[in-house]
Amino acid sequence: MITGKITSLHVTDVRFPTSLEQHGSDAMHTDPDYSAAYVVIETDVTDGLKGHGLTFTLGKGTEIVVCAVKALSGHVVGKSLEEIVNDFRHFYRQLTSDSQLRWIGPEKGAVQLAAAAVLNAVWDLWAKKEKKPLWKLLVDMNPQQLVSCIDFRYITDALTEEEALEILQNGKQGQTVREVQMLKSGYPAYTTSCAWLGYPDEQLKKLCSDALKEGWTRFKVKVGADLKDDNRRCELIRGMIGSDNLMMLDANQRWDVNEAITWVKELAKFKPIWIEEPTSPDDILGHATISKAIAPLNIGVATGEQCHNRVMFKQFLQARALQFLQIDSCRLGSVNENLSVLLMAKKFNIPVCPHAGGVGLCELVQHLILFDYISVSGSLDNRMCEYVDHLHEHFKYPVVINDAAYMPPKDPGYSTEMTEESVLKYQFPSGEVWQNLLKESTNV
Ligand SMILES: C[C@H](O)[C@@H](O)[C@@H](O)[C@H](O)C(=O)O
Ligand SMILES: [Mg+2]
Repeated sequence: MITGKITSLHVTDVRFPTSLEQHGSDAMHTDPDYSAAYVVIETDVTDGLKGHGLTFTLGKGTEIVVCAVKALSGHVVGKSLEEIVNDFRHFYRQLTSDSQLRWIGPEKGAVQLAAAAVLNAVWDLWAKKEKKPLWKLLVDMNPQQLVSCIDFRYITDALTEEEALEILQNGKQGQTVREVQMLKSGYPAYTTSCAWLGYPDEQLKKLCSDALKEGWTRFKVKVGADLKDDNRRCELIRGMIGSDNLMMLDANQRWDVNEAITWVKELAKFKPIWIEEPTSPDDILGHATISKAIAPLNIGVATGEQCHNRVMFKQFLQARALQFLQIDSCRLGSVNENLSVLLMAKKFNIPVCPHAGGVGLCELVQHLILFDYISVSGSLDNRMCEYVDHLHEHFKYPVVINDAAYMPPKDPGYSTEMTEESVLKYQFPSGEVWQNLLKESTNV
């Protein structure tokens, strides 16, 4: 049992050179090196239990988030896990409202990503201490405990604590049946791996045909840079997957509002079910305008991977500006803030389809969406979780996909732990992989 204190917090800049092969490329992020600010917290207990956490970043951005994690570490080191989780709401607020650091947030940008990395490590530690996978820790918690982890500041006009409790109490009905169902069949997933923007057509065809053989039925395609290319790529993918399988489009914030409407109308013939991030992630009313304009085409708006806090999500919901809500395990303030968004989505009756991929996002978010199904939404209608087939080999407890579904993790923790070998090899700039790449670039 952990009775001792958290004695240290260590953060590492871990980067993967994914941009070399255009993995992860989209209309705005043309050279993404999938990276993580990777946090390890240690305790003074004799069994050496540690908590691991991360937030997802791209290349250079990592060093800024690493600095922010260091700036937050004083809030964690010296506290005991019990002290934190017994008043988690207070701890969440302390971390996200540091009265100097909040000036460069508040609850957004690099400081919020850093808070997520730290909190993810705390949740991992807690779940490991309870010897449960994180989703199961959440499922087994009572409604009062869950609600005590949430900071309701700024959202009570949309969701009160009493309403949250009621939703969670109702969610207890049928929970065991849903848990058994998930353990047997898993949570439905879609793939983004086939159609990154920088992939040539031959690669799209090969990946798409492999994915179909593996049983995938839902495919996301990157669009937004060039309409002619989008038409060709969508035609190719729709042709291969047939009319019964689902297609989603992702523009990664490329367009202005009216441009988005025109462009989506043009691509509507390929029958996508959603357009993701059509415009600036901060333009809530713009998303509402787009939603209204494309609703007659049976296309919804999806967004969330860059929605930085619960207040933004509240407004998206209030303004009916999204039809698919994409939580992110590392953009929002960890499990605590994600809980509040899952509950608001339930109240507004909007399906949650999490953002994943990157490095570690699939490992983390599977826990949240399993909890959502088992204990909050109780529904799989219009719901699926993103999957991207990259970098799982660097994790100690990688995701398990079976027949295009996430199988519930069984190992204790939040699946956040990376292998020591990978951290050493990919840390920037001293890791072997980066030393070799840097040498190559100076030899050119
Ligand atoms: C830079 C990244 O790969 C993004 O393109 C990616 O997160 C994407 O938007 C997604 O929905 O998976
Ligand atoms: Mg996206």
